[in-house]
Amino acid sequence: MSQVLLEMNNIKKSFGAAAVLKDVHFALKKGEVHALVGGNGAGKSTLMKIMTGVYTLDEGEILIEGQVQQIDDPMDAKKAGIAMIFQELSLVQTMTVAENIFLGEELKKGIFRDVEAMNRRAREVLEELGLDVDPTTPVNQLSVGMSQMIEIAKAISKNARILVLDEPTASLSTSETAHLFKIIRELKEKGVSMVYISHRMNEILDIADAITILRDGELIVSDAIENMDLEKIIFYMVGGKSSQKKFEWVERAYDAEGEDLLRLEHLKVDEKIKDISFSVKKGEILGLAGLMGSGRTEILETLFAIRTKKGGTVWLDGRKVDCRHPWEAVQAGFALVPEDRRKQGLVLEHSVRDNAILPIVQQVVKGKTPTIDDKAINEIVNRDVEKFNIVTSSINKRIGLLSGGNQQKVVISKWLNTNPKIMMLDEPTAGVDIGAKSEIIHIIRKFADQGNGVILVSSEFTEMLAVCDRIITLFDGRITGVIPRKDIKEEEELEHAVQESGE
Ligand SMILES: Nc1ncnc2c1ncn2[C@@H]1O[C@H](COP(=O)(O)OP(=O)(O)OP(=O)(O)O)[C@@H](O)[C@H]1O
Repeated sequence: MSQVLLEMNNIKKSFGAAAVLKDVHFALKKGEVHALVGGNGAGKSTLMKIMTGVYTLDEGEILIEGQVQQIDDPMDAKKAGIAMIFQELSLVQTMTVAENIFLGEELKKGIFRDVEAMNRRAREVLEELGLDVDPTTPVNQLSVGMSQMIEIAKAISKNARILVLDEPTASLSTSETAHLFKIIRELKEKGVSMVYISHRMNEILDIADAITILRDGELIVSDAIENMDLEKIIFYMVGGKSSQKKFEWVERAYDAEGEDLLRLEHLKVDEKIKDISFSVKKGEILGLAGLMGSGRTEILETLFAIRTKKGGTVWLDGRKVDCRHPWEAVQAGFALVPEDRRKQGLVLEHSVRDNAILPIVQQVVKGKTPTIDDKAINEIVNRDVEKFNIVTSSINKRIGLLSGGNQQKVVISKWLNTNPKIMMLDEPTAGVDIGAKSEIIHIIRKFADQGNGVILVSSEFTEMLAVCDRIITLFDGRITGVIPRKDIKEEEELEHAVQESGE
């Protein structure tokens, strides 16, 4: 039995009247990967923010190696060797890898920065982690996956012995995830302990040694991973509430030979994406599969007029459309659920209600001298909160205070209210819990069943295969294949199609 490194006992935390953590215990052993699991809003991030000194606890205690440890702010956590690897990466994009690793604690020779020594030491840390990257490379030239590993290298170079990884694979490709897992296993060997927050159950079963499950701020179970399986985890998470968990593919009835709802002809975005043509039928769910940088997001952003179309023609429902501004795109019948919900999808300082209503303000204006119909708004938003199971104490709560998954549900529901003809979703279920994931998939299907079209981008192939009728593979701005879903037998086939499409 390896020794317990950190313990959190009887942790209680409330925000106003809402008790978010109710007497929670958490114990992390040396050299283990401990999964922290629970539905959206269960209290996972709050518990970790207490551990990393972002929030202070109301009641309870934290012990490290059996000694009570006061963690009142992030500096205390850092001194205790605890580091959080952020989902939204905190590296300075214009600086080099080495400069980032030593940011704020530069090595000096006299009064000058010792660039050579920093590069040398950074190289050692990178080599130790098996990262094949030159320390003098500017961070903005790295992939998201590599940037995340640099964050880990940075923490390790500062002698962190506890790492908190919050949805670390949310924007990683399959091969980047494999690389991250390799590093996690190496760190374990070195005795580093890790808390792993994720909604991706297959990853948890693969990488974790132990698991703690929270539900509505309460500790439900904490056990070794070998005593768990998918069914049990889901049972503990949802508390026996029946909810459809499996997203199996169902062959949908739509006219594959029928009319095009959307047609792109020779779309040009930039030097990389020069000639993209495809169509979406009425009632069809089309997937765009490709590695990071293949152009998936750029195509969606161009259709939504966030990016300027440099050439080509777009037809929607028999009409040529040439949108210059996202509002024109909304009016034409496009909706986009963006990849980065915090920056692009929401106004974080505003309430759930105001965010939900933003794209449909015209619909809730009444009277000759236009006034906002508060009753109508409240009805719409309360209905969506219920329909999507959005955990919030009130529709007037600042949306930035909601858990990540619940924020995403607001983004999706608000766009559905615009009655779009084409719904474009970029990684729609990143950070969304398993219950809500199947709800979202159900909603996407229902939307398409009404004769609308969907374009889905997801790095989770399981999800793509569960939802799409047809999948287009992209590589480096080019379409490399169009595969009907029914022709794909195994997930690996899609993985290969995406990886090999560049060759
Ligand atoms: N600063 C805050 N003020 C008010 N409420 C908060 C604050 N931080 C978190 N909460 C609330 O606490 C609850 C738990 O949130 P938390 O972020 O810990 O959940 P989570 O388990 O990490 O969820 P997710 O999987 O969606 O990220 C949520 O209902 C959230 O709205």
